[in-house]
Amino acid sequence: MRTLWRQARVATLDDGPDAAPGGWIERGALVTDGERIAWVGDEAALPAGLQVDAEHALGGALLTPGLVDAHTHLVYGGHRAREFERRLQGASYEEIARAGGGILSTVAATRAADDAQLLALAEARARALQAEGVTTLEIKSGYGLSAEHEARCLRVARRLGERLPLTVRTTCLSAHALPPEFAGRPDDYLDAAIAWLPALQAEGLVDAVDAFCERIAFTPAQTRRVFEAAQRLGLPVKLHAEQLSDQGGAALAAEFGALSCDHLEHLSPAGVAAMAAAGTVAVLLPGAYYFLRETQQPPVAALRAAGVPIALATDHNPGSSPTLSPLLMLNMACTLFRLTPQEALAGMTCHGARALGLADRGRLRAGLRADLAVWSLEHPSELCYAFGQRPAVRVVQGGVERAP
Ligand SMILES: N=CN[C@@H](CCC(=O)O)C(=O)O
Ligand SMILES: [Zn+2]
Repeated sequence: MRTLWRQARVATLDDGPDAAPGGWIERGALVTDGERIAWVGDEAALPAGLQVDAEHALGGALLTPGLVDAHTHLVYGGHRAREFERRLQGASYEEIARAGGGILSTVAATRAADDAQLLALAEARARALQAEGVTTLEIKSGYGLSAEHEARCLRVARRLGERLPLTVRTTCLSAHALPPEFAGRPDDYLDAAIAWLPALQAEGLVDAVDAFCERIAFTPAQTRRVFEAAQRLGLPVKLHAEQLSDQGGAALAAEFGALSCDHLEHLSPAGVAAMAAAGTVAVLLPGAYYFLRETQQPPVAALRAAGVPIALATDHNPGSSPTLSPLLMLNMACTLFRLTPQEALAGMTCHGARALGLADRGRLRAGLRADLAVWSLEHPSELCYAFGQRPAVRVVQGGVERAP
């Protein structure tokens, strides 16, 4: 099935040798052939005699790659609105975590929810993301924290990928927090989590392994053990790094060739250099920065100067970023972190894809996956400029238009 999309303003995000200047085609067209993009360019240059099965005239609408949300914790039970109130009254995220609340309160609610409840909750969240143009979604475990409950959460994530027109990438984040049954015994817990990882992998539930390296979670030495276990299984790693303090986690992750380091508000110059050398993507999470009322900014200028690709994601989770709006994250990345609109859009397309190890998407180029978003807008900067507005969007996933 060949489909022609014409009368489009196209942001290709392509920087390859044949790319349009600035990745921008004012009067563009794109042809899909099955799951792939067959052609993209100026409409006036469409190949003569092109035969297509369907044609859509877009009337000047903006065509971009489908959005990639490369960091979410979408599968969980309960919510943390009361914790939000406590933080507003002065308690810090760290204090709440140390007192056994925070992530562990979501672990309790997640363990108490049955599979159908978890699936229904996660599906509604995934549909909301899709309604803002998301076609690829990463989902982490980390609210189960036992062999049984981590597997349940990852199976729900996999089922979402089967039920919805979304690519779902799953990340095992068993090293997210210390479950109460292992209180005071973090290394024993990691022994257990490392021991259940092969079975999760064998069931096809793990695309990558993540950890939370922080004062309230796991030390760099403990994180190293998790990474060594992933490496033995041939699984790529990612890290929640330098969110609340500089633990040197980013440099450690870079040593293991990490796909990405995420958060990074407290990233040091040495961490930046290590990520640049390893080709590790920086995933910035403005929702968590905003919602935790963080004041330390991630070192955007240093990341830029070092050539570290910068991705953006929602970090959807009930504690630090209960948002389902990737477009709000684009706006916040510009207003709070001073990314340019072009950088922000690249952050949720090509660089987001790279943070997931996916080289087949995130740009509009012949041969790549036909994951597209068609916006009722004229220019990419409008995606970043308005907030809370939900522009109309048509979503194409693998060459097929899907109702968001
Ligand atoms: N920082 C650790 N993990 C999540 C928050 C988890 C939670 O508070 O439930 C994050 O990415 O922000
Ligand atoms: Zn996270």
